[in-house]
Amino acid sequence: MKIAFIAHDRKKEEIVNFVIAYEKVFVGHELYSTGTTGSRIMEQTNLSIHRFMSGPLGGDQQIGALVAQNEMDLIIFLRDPLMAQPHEPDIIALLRLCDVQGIPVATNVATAELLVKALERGDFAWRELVHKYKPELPL
Ligand SMILES: O=C(CO)COP(=O)(O)O
Repeated sequence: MKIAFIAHDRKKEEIVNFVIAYEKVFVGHELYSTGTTGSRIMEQTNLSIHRFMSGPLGGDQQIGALVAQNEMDLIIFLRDPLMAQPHEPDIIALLRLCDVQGIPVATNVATAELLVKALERGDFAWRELVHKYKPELPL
């Protein structure tokens, strides 16, 4: 599965600890992240992650482009609900596209944990069907 990790600055420690806790689950998947989040996770785990640009410089939009094509299977995006972000429109756009495509997205660690347990159990198998039957140019 293609999984993306994104976290705002005051949530970086939380996402790093979360990924460390579930490293064994994530190791078999294709991992993506925004720039700084990915650096922080790779510093503290043995995971290999494809890093896009930093969020404020367009990283959310780069991940959004894959979401728009229904390529991403799971997004873990620990947002900071108590601090305004300069790139708020990009954040809203990414979450909107997740809803357009029906892609599982966790915006807090409690939901992230439930989704990772589902991933571990094989509950994401339906995503393979999505990829198999995805039209070339969806309307
Ligand atoms: O700003 C972000 C998401 O909106 C995260 O970006 P970084 O991972 O580069 O800090």
